[in-house]
Amino acid sequence: MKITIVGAGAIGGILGAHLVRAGHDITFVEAQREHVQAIRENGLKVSGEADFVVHPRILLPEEVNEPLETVLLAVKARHTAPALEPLAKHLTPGGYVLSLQNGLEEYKIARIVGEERTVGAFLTFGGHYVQPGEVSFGGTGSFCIGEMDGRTTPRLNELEQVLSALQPIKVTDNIFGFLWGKAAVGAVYFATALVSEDVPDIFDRLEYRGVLGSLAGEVVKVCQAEGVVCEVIDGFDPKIFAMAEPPEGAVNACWQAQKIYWYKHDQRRTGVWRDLAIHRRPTEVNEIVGPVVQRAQEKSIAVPRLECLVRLIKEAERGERELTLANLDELRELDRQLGQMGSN
Ligand SMILES: NC(=O)C1=CN([C@@H]2O[C@H](COP(=O)(O)OP(=O)(O)OC[C@H]3O[C@@H](n4cnc5c(N)ncnc54)[C@H](OP(=O)(O)O)[C@@H]3O)[C@@H](O)[C@H]2O)C=CC1
Ligand SMILES: CC(C)(CO)C(=O)C(=O)O
Repeated sequence: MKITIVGAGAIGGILGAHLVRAGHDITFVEAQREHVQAIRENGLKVSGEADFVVHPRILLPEEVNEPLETVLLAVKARHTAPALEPLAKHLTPGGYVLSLQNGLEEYKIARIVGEERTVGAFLTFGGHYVQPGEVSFGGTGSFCIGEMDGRTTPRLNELEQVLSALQPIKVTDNIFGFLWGKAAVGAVYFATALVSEDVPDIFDRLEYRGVLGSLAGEVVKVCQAEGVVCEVIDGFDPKIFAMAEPPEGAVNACWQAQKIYWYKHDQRRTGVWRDLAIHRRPTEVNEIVGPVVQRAQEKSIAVPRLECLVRLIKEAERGERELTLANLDELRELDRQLGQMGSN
């Protein structure tokens, strides 16, 4: 299988480096020139939970002029269309694009290359870009791949074999259930990114768990209205938070599962927080939370907490908000008022 990985940052770099090490035919396409130059000169280093260097083939986007068979898309969701549109003409008739992104990017990709040439993935292994030529592997997590229509196809079985060079992976008939589940967890993560504290420490502040759960619950209500069965993410079942009276034991089990997940990883902050606090660049809020709010509006489902979250994140992106607990207090106050009005 000839694989092209578009985006050699955290996810593309970590997965791709493991595939190169396992002997697969990998070419990276990466837009950041310093990163490309460093990889050409010294190789791609994976640090953190791994420690090795590979010397892969890497191209700038404008250098791509060859047939593309299997494309793994690992750019931020903001860059899906600009990254994929120029490459689409090179995709072979039997070629396809596997999205390694958060959000519901599969729909966008399908509009560019066709639904039959689009495959989805859900993943919670992670890491971050460190410097040109280096990515840090934060640790393993869940990893599922699936066709948009839920079929099990030979290409999924082939991908499963190849991608298991990184970590165990499963084929699912409900990839959108996982992507919506990740969007629900994602809403929680976006809220935690409004505070410069480690995620598990925020989860330990019990007074904020109510509003964090309510955010996940709003995502699930939209997911259910779309007819999708939301999946459990690393032991966190977002569906619990859409219930009128969530059982306390199940709620506690969800937060416990999240804490176990975060303590297994050497990084304790989200990519969203890194975008806001370190890179000072826009997050993926428009692509991860935005489509949920838009679908809610189309279906007249009230998602006031998600709308407030989007506003707070955008204000933080513009530098109008410090990343402090005051932001979570604002969300919590809204949650309290909505609760008093009986509007869960
Ligand atoms: N990091 C994580 O732990 C996790 C990430 N994800 C998801 O994975 C996806 C990728 O995230 P992540 O790996 O963290 O992102 P990174 O920013 O680390 O990597 C993306 C890379 O793609 C490059 N890029 C941008 N535009 C193009 C283009 N047109 N062609 C080729 N390369 C391009 C970026 O360059 P530049 O920086 O110059 O823009 C960057 O080097 C996101 O959707 C994220 O939500 C999911 C689970 C966990
Ligand atoms: C919030 C989300 C879903 C998107 O970046 C994430 O996975 C992270 O930041 O760690």
